[in-house]
Amino acid sequence: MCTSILYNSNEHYFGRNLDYEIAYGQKIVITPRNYEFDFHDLPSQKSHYAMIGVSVVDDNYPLYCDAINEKGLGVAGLNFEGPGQYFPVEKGKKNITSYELIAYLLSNYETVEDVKQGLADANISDISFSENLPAAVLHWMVADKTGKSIVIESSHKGLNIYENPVNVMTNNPVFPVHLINLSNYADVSPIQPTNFLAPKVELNMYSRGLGTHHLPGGMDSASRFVKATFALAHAPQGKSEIENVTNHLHVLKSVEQAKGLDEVGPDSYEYTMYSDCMNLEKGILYCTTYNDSRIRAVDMHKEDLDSEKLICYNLFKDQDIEYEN
Ligand SMILES: C[C@H](CCC(=O)NCCS(=O)(=O)O)[C@H]1CC[C@H]2[C@@H]3[C@H](O)C[C@@H]4C[C@H](O)CC[C@]4(C)[C@H]3C[C@H](O)[C@]12C
Repeated sequence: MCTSILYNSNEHYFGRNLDYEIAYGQKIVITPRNYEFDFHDLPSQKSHYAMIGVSVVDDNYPLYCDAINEKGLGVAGLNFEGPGQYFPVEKGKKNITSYELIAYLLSNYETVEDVKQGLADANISDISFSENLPAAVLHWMVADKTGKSIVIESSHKGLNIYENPVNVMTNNPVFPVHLINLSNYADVSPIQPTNFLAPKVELNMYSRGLGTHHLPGGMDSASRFVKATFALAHAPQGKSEIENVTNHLHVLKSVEQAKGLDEVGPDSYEYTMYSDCMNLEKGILYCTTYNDSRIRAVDMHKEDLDSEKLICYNLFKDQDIEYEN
């Protein structure tokens, strides 16, 4: 399972939990403006916007899981097993493979509105990057620094783009079903509830937080969608970069998966491999990983963004405990 969010404060922060059982050797990768993208069915691009994100690099090609560009646009790919479907290359359409969609959008567009227009005649094609890396069935959340986000889904109905009023996305089912499901939890609240159950009886409100009693806590995508929506909608606005990054990561932590809780095979469990938070104004990626709770950061603007070579940093590190004695 995975969860992505856009947290809006005085600046805008986009990121996700990547929950899975297989690590692909992801790194933090900056693609500078003059790295040449050799797109499969689109003209190759010698120059484009620079981007930073979490990516697998294979054959010197950045296969992004989630990333932002220097203009403040962000895209994340999340599993969409079930409804997700890609189609053969179609003449007359803008054919984009699923593995290059993030790089293509971030190379060319600045806002969610640009993306909507740019994908009006698009087809997500069913081409794989290689035999070893077959096409992953994904849907995508796209966000920008105006504080808006959309969801892109390719299913048997073709390509659909949805406005995302809650700025949250998880996995299957299709996005409109997640939105409808929220109504079932409309009375979940940070406030202690009023006793409408038996108004003449004085109930013993035995605990704080009773307004959240019906908030789902499961690892499944529908539960995470509701819980992350609640946590994000009530997250305070930070007064500094550190407060904003902290708030953003706490929303993601509200739906993180610890090892052992979500079995996907014999002795195999999905867990939150990393959580990231990317400042759309500043081009800084912050992250924690399952084995390293310390927040680390990479600032794209501290690198030569006019270069032609990918710049990579390790993502997965060991736990760094600060012993006090
Ligand atoms: C497994 C990841 C999604 C995590 C997720 O949504 N989990 C929920 C699972 S489920 O609903 O509960 O089944 C996805 C997100 C981005 C994907 C990667 C990116 O798309 C980049 C490349 C794309 C290549 O086609 C395949 C390898 C790959 C490196 C992908 C591997 C894998 O499918 C990733 C890492």
